[in-house]
Amino acid sequence: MIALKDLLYKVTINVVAGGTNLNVNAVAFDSRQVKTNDLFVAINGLLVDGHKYIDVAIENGANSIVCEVLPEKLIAGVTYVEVDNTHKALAVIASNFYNNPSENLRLVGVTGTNGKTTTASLLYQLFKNAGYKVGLLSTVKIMVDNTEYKATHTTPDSLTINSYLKMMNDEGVEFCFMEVSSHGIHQHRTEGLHFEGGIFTNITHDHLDYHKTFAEYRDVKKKFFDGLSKDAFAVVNVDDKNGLFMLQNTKAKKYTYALKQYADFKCQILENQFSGLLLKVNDSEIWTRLIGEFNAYNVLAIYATAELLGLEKVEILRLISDLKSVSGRFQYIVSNEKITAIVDYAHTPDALKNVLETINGIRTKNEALITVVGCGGDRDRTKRPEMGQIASVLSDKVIFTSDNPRSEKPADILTEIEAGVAPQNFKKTLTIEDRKQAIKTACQMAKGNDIILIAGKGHETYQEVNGERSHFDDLETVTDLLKQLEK
Ligand SMILES: CC(=O)N[C@H]1[C@@H](OP(=O)(O)OP(=O)(O)OC[C@H]2O[C@@H](n3ccc(=O)[nH]c3=O)[C@H](O)[C@@H]2O)O[C@H](CO)[C@@H](O)[C@@H]1O[C@H](C)C(=O)N[C@@H](C)C(=O)N[C@H](CCC(=O)O)C(=O)O
Ligand SMILES: Nc1ncnc2c1ncn2[C@@H]1O[C@H](COP(=O)(O)OP(=O)(O)OP(=O)(O)O)[C@@H](O)[C@H]1O
Ligand SMILES: N[C@H](CCC[C@H](N)C(=O)O)C(=O)O
Ligand SMILES: [Mg+2]
Repeated sequence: MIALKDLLYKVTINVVAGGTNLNVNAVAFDSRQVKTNDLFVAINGLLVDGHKYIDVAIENGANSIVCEVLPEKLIAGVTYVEVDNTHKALAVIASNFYNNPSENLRLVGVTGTNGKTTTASLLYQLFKNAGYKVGLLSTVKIMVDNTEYKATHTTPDSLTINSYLKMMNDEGVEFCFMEVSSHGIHQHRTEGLHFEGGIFTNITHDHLDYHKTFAEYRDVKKKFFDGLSKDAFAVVNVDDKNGLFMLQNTKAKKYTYALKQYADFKCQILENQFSGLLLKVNDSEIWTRLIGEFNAYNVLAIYATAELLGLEKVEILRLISDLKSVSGRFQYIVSNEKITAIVDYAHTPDALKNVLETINGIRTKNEALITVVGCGGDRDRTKRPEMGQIASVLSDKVIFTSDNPRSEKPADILTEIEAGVAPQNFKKTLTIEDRKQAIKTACQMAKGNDIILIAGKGHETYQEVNGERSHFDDLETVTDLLKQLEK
């Protein structure tokens, strides 16, 4: 139980109708979750307007409502609070409800198109190995020190975030690393959180279905840095041409990292092989099992963050050399016939290009590179032909297939991917809608020493078709198929 007036602390309020001394049991933004004496926050969403459900929430027991427009008829005994933006209000209320847990944590947010999960998960691993209690909010999973919870979003809603941060407080967690997605920033899911640091990895083409233009997508990412306090640090990749843009209006202490130009944290790739990377970071050499130039950026971001959080340089170097790859990010197996199968979460044009260029940079070219890839349904359509083009240029053979078609017809998505393939590459590509069949065909085509890249789903353990998720795991599928084909 918490008094409504305490929940509303720091919320910018326009009008209050009713008393604010009443006690609230819990906070909900979905009328279906409301119970007796709860506060319901009405959110104008993308599909429906939560204001329509204010009456249902009251029927379910809500004693208080936060909304953007007061209903015409107010019900006696219920307190109504009008604010300009209920997304923002919800975030502040959620933090108050859980006793502002982010203030008791050393919280670092990672934003960017690619590399958020990798960077946040590796920072979690590094600080765990350094002996601290650590939290993680990521696309793959949520960790409250050693306890794992299922993730539903990259950046969950503000109530969920704060509930996990509170659990971290209760568990004595000191450091927490979280992914901050552009949807999360735009929907104010991270508003009001007390961040000690922010990391910008890069920004390339994605989510233009949601943000409409690249400039809008970029401005949303910048808002995260605009919101950091003067005690925080902001560390950005300045090889990305929008890196410095992120720092334009931040009050935080500014740091840069780069491979290709002057920066506070610099890195040079000395060796880049399937077994890992040998890097020179500032003046020290680091060996890591992570693969590819893009992971040199991730390692550098991790190094910079660990140093800014106060770890000793020598210790950071030792800890980095112990890091293991993140689930579904360049995970690979080698069959008895010496076929290498790589599973990677590359689901954007830039990520796909990076992964293929990494493989091409390392392999001998005496073997074939066979790529299996698709694009998600109900997501940015403009990336489809781009990914079709990249896959067909940078591989010897490509099989286009389904990747969570959601409510779309798989064949339509595939046609849009195929549209990006130039005529001279037609003979390299084929299309097999069923993902298992596509992977099976790649395994049948592969001979000893060949490389199969299965891109797009990484750690995911499902295929989503028409709102139904059935079990599907790329690594498990390819492992089984390669074994079966050996018999
Ligand atoms: C497109 C999008 O981001 N949608 C998110 C949004 O939903 P919405 O705006 O559509 O909500 P809505 O259905 O219109 O409902 C509006 C309000 O009415 C309420 N309602 C609705 C029905 C009812 O009977 N009663 C009621 O009170 C709802 O609870 C809600 O508060 O707010 C919801 C609550 O926070 C999110 O769960 C939902 O995420 C959906 C499931 C989703 O798929 N999001 C993806 C795109 C996403 O957020 N992805 C990013 C990662 C992207 C990346 O970087 O790769 C992420 O951070 O996960
Ligand atoms: N720093 C990087 N720069 C470019 N590409 C990267 C980088 N790190 C990883 N990738 C590629 O992008 C894919 C996704 O990486 P990761 O899951 O870390 O990104 P993310 O930002 O968390 O993605 P999402 O937005 O879906 O949560 C990886 O599988 C890899 O192919
Ligand atoms: N967070 C990303 C993940 C995409 C992964 C891909 N497998 C797909 O389903 O499109 C999104 O929701 O756009
Ligand atoms: Mg992620």
